[in-house]
Amino acid sequence: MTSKQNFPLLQNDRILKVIKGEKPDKLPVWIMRQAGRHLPEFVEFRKKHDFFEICQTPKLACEVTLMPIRRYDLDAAIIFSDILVIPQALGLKVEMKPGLGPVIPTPLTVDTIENLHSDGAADRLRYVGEAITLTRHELGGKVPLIGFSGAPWTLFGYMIEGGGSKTMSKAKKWLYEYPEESSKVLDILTNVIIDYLVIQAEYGAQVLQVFESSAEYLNRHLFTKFALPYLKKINIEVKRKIKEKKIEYIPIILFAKGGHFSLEDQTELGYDVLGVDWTVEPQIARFLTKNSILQGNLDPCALYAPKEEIVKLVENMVAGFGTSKYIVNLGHGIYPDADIEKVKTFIDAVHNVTL
Ligand SMILES: Cc1c2[nH]c(c1CCC(=O)O)Cc1[nH]c(c(CCC(=O)O)c1C)Cc1[nH]c(c(CCC(=O)O)c1C)Cc1[nH]c(c(C)c1CCC(=O)O)C2
Repeated sequence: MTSKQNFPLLQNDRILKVIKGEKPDKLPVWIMRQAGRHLPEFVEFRKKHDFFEICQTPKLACEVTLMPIRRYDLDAAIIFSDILVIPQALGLKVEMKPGLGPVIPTPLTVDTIENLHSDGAADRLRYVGEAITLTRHELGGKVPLIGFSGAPWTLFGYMIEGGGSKTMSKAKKWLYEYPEESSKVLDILTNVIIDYLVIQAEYGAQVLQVFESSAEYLNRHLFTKFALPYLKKINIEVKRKIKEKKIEYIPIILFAKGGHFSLEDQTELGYDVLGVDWTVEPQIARFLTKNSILQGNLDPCALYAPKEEIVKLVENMVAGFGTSKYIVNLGHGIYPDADIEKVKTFIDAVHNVTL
């Protein structure tokens, strides 16, 4: 196996500088879901390989991770994988249906909680670690590599709904009808997520991001009860275990999509960076999060605007967030029909901001 040590020296540390409270030479930018569906080379690649085959084969996952780095002047790479590898490692079947997204044909029920294979689940995800190690070497230190995981409530939602949902009403029904069983599943997920993120750090991830993509379906009360405590435990335990293993400190980004009602609460969790979705005004995000380092939040649809307009939208966004304690990103994942040239305009507009 490729060595987990002796990684090439990092040349672009803009993101890490911002996180350390230092001033970078240019504002850093990366794009959620940059490695994938909007790239013609990925669409071609997918004709030859099944989605989870790519995730599970380090060489293939590495190849896709590098695609956006070859094309764009991005300041980070994110390992190619999916949040649903965790339900898979717990024993649920997950299929990726083209045009439809992920499907779990036999969703979790109250009676099947006992069947979840939590023992060794994180270990079954070591292939992601191996993809990370290989990618760190192949990146040659060009940019840092981000690892990630889905958050407990978001994964819980997919496992119960059997896929995506417009309302998450089946998963929310559990929160009201079976709060104890819900906590039990959220606990199982939290423990796997912690070990999984530590594995990613061990294998060479330089930053980690936790995707709480389904925050938008909860209100402050439910989020406080069924999301925040688990998110807090993840941040604390991952950092404690990393320290125990004598691995270098790894910053963690939390992105709770649609969780504007909890932005203030999120500042108490101890994450290094808070992601802001595209619905929140930058100034309001700053007001609610005090001194936090923020990441976001251009509307992914803004990339459909004419180029001059994209530049203006970026300038307005940066004016709102300010140029310090700030990592630029979209306010959710990039859409499959995003235009390559417009993506370049977005990235260049960010790098052209005077600091
Ligand atoms: C909710 C969620 C999922 N997966 C993910 C999230 C959290 C981020 C978010 O909120 O958007 C995270 C994810 N999924 C993927 C990545 C790879 C790295 C990256 O470029 O960011 C990441 C970080 C690859 C992918 N994950 C998926 C694709 C496309 C599927 C394909 O190639 O067939 C890719 C490249 C499929 C996927 N996977 C998921 C959905 C809902 C879908 C279908 C719709 C869609 O395409 O976004 C679950």
